Amino acid sequence: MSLSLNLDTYIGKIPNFPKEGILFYDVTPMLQAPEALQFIVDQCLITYKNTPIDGIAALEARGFYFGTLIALAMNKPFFPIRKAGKLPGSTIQQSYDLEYGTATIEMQVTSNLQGKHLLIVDDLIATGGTLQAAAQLLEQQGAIVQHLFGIIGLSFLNYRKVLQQFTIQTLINYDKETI
Ligand SMILES: O=P(O)(O)OC[C@H]1O[C@H](OP(=O)(O)OP(=O)(O)O)[C@H](O)[C@@H]1O
Ligand SMILES: Nc1ncnc2[nH]cnc12
Repeated sequence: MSLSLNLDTYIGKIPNFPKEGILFYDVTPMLQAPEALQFIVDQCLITYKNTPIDGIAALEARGFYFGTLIALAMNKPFFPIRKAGKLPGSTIQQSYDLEYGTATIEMQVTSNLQGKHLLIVDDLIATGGTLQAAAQLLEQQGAIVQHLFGIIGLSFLNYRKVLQQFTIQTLINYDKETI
């Protein structure tokens, strides 16, 4: 297991992206630092060591950076949730609001989720709208969603209120906009 790491040093802070007035927290430096990826995966394994988890779901695009690594490390199946219009076959959709716009996500219809405990992984939790929509899609297909894992939490955008029925773990939290 890796030692403690200051994740803040692996997060870029980009003002006015993708829109004027938004401070964008960029995880790209983490992707180029294997010790940061290893730390994240290890922390996730430690967090859910005694929690029944049957599969991992993650969100396009940045959730995929971490979700598949975590699924492999946990030896569990991975369920992609994508922006609308990208997945073949029969799909279900959910629309939601973001800090900087609106979006629609979708996933393939599957019978594999019935009664399964799914952990949802994303890079960052801001308003909580994305994870709420993702949980709705999984629950619609019979999955049980209790646990949400984000690398970064922006608690000043109040995601805990929107996601109050879930147990949320983040590895680094910002309680105010921080450059
Ligand atoms: O908590 P919320 O307010 O819903 O925001 C968090 C979401 O916003 C970002 O994704 P984005 O939709 O920008 O897509 P991307 O991963 O494709 O860049 C981020 O990766 C989370 O999925
Ligand atoms: N400020 C932010 N930085 C990066 N990703 C985000 N997703 C939602 N808000 C974000």
